[in-house]
Order: sequence, then C-alpha cells, then structure tokens
Amino acid sequence: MKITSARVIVTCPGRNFVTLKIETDQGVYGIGDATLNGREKAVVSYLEDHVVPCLIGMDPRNSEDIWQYLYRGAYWRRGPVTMRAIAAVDVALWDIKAKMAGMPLYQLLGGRSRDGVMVYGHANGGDIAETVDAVGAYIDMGYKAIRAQTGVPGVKDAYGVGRGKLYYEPADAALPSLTGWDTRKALNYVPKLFEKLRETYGFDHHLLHDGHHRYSPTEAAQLGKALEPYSLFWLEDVTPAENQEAFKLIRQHTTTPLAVGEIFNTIWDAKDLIQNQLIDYIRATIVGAGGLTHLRRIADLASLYQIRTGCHGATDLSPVTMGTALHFDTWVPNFGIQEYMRHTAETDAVFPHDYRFDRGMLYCGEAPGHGVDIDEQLAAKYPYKPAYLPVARLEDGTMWNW
Ligand SMILES: O=C(O)[C@@H](O)[C@@H](O)[C@H](O)[C@H](O)CO
Ligand SMILES: [Mg+2]
Repeated sequence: MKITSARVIVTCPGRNFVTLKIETDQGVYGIGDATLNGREKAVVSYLEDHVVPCLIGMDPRNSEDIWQYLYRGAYWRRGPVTMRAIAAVDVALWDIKAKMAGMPLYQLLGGRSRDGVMVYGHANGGDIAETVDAVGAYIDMGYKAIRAQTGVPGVKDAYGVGRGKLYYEPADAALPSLTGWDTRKALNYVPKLFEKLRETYGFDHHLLHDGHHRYSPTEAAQLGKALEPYSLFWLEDVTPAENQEAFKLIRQHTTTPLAVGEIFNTIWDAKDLIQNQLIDYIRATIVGAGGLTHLRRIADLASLYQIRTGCHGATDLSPVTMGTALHFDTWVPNFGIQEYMRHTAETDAVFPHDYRFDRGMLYCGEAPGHGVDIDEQLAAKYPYKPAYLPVARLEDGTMWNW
C-alpha cells in the first residue's frame, strides 16, 4: 500500500484552517488538521515544501515509523510548526488505518472507556454581571462545566472576552490588535466573579478559569489561594510554563487544581510538571503535540502521577482535531475534561462530522475513521484571510503576554 498524494487545503469559513488530505493507491484517504492560529502559512510551507515530497510512496500503514521519520529525520526537532505538520500526517494516517479496519478510531486505541465526553464551554462578559448571565445561559444549554472569563474594569479588552457568545475568536484582525493588562486589577476582580457565581448558581457545576500566562508565580499563588473557597475544576495557564519549576512555588501555596499545556508541543515540555506532580490536568492536544501517536505517550506518562487530560479545544482547532480528540477522550483511561468552543455553521458545513453534543457531553460517532471529512468544493469558496492573535501591553506600554 502506498501514499499517492498529500494535499494541503487552506480555507477560511470565518477563520483560517489548514487541512492535510492524504490519498492512497487503494482509494482510502485520511484527513489531518495542521492549523496554527496566526501563523498558518508557516505550516502550509513546512508541509508542502518539506513533508509531502517525503511521504509519496511511503506505506501509510506504518504510522509509527512515519512519525519517527518526520521527527528524527528533520534533525531540527519540536516547535509548534514542525509538530503541527507531524500531527496532520499522523492523524490522517490513523484515519486511514481505522477506515481500512472498518472501525471508529477509538476502537484502534483500545476501545471505549466511557459513554461520552464531558466538555466545558466558554462564558464571558464585559463585567461580573454580564459573565454571571453568560454562565446562566450555558447552564440552561445543559453544560456541566463552564469556563468563566470577565472583562476587568480599567483594562482594555482583557483576555477571554469575545464579541460573540458562542463563537469567541481572538484572531480577529489582519494585524495584531492591541489589548491591555493589569495584574493587580485582575487579582482584585476575578475572585469576586467566582464568589458571585457560586452565590448565584451554587456548587453543582464545574467552574474553570484561564489566566492565559499573565501572572508571575507569586501572583498566581495568590490567585489560586483567593479562588479556593469557590472550588474550581481548574485554574489554567496561570503563569507561563517555559520554566516548569515555577509551578513548585504555586503548588506550595494553593490547592486550586492547575491545568497547563495548550501551547506544549512534546512530552518534553510537560515532563517536569508531570513527574513532580506540579499540575492536575495536562492540556496538550492532538494538533499541537504531534498527533495521536505522541499525545497518548504524554497521557500515559501523566497517568502514572494521577494527572488527567483536558485537551485544548478552542475554535482554532478544526473539527478534524475535535473529532479526533473525542475518539482519544472516549478511550484514554485518565480522561479529565474536553474543551469545546463551538464552530460556526459555515465551518461545520466545510467539515462534515458525526460527533454530537447532548446535555454537556460530546459523543464521537461510529463511522470508520475519526468521522470528520472536508468538503473541498465548499472549502474553496472561502480563501485564506490574514488574521493575527492580539498583543497585550501594560498601562505604561510594556509588552506583556497576551
Ligand atoms: O484555553 C483556551 O481555549 C485559550 O487559551 C485559547 O482560546 C487560545 O487563546 C487560543 O487557542 C489561541 O489561538
Ligand atoms: Mg487557554
């Protein structure tokens, strides 16, 4: 069996997606996602110029060997561009394998470990009152777990506050838009949001919050401590994790569960955090961390330390990643939760899929493969549109982490 073609399809049904379609001499094809928000074209070139020529003629059944070939063979390892390109190939090959076996992908991983996948949605508002209403709307939609983000008085466009209610998309301008940040103001305001949420809705729902890499380790510890009475499911990316050791300080001061990893690309980014039990949830995802082949190694390492998965699932991860993640989540023994930011109707039409939402849970389908396809004719109607993520500056102009 041979790979006969591999094509990169770029489409922008409201936002940009990069998709790899691998075709074989036996008529079976597979689809993988390679989207890197704000840097899409870099992955397109990596795939078209440097990966696709190597793939032609390879046996698509050898997905492990092809993974090693692309990882070791490049010599220049890791990084978001390389690992997304590898992820796209890997997921397309698993899709092919499962289609050939006539099985839904989760069966190849080890079968079903649960009935469905608990997801969390994104509620946000310009201030506490608006966010409290937004959380109520998610509860009404049946969600069991909700991430709550609020605007902060005196901060211009604080992270996490979208224009739309269901389709928050931060990459919203042809050049990066400027947002503000003030840690002190956020530290004073955010705990009040969760106080109000618990007062209004009680403790039956899981609540989550994303610090989006903004706080220093000491400030992160303060936030974690201040949130303890509200029993969060997790506090995410509360400080940047390039320095994995920084989490020791946070950990010593708070029992609020910590989640990290949406920007991780390999097991090496998470190794110390996992082995020292500095986090509770690992957020690495299929498209970001080298596909299923690599993500399951991360999950297995995490399981030794009772750390559970919580795959990234923002809208910049295409339905291909969402569908594949649901097969992974259905199987992985140490599953925690799955992020689920809904795609727009345009995106759903370009990527026909068989997963479905019901009362706070997502369910993968039973079709052979990962269950997500691409309608190429429709995709061609939405050409690439440059879009950047915002940047953030402090009040005095200092560049900060967005
Ligand atoms: O937890 C999350 O979903 C966020 O951190 C993301 O929305 C992130 O900002 C985007 O994926 C960036 O492209
Ligand atoms: Mg996040």
